[in-house]
Amino acid sequence: MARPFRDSLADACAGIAASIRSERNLRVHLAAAAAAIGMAAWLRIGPLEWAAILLAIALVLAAELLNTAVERAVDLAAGGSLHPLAKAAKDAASGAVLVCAAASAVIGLLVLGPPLWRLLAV
Ligand SMILES: Nc1ncnc2c1ncn2[C@@H]1O[C@H](COP(=O)(O)OP(=O)(O)OP(=O)(O)O)[C@@H](O)[C@H]1O
Repeated sequence: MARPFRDSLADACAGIAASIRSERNLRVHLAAAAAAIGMAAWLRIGPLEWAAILLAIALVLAAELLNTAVERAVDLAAGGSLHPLAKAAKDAASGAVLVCAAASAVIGLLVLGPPLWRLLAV
């Protein structure tokens, strides 16, 4: 029988909270996201620009949460022992975060750069 939606939602929120507590990189990404949101609000960007910024933020945070899930699953499967496949899985998951973070940084520059430049240039 399917579990109530509110239980699934509570588990998802607990997973996010636990990952924030345990993963320093996730906290760094959250701080960067807060800075981007603050700057976007300050620059009064339009709705499409907001959509791009929020999607970029969601992409990085989701990638970081999936990276955490891969790390936990690999640690469980490896049982404390070192294995080349465990390393390959963890490094590929980290690579996914890097790809998303790099793309998001470029999106942030493309969206926030021009209005910031105009504001500073006057
Ligand atoms: N069981 C294992 N067998 C082999 N290599 C491993 C194993 N666990 C981790 N490693 C490797 O050790 C390094 C550090 O792994 P660790 O799990 O500490 O990642 P991390 O530093 O927390 O990663 P991230 O910065 O993405 O959160 C990585 O290169 C990883 O691939």
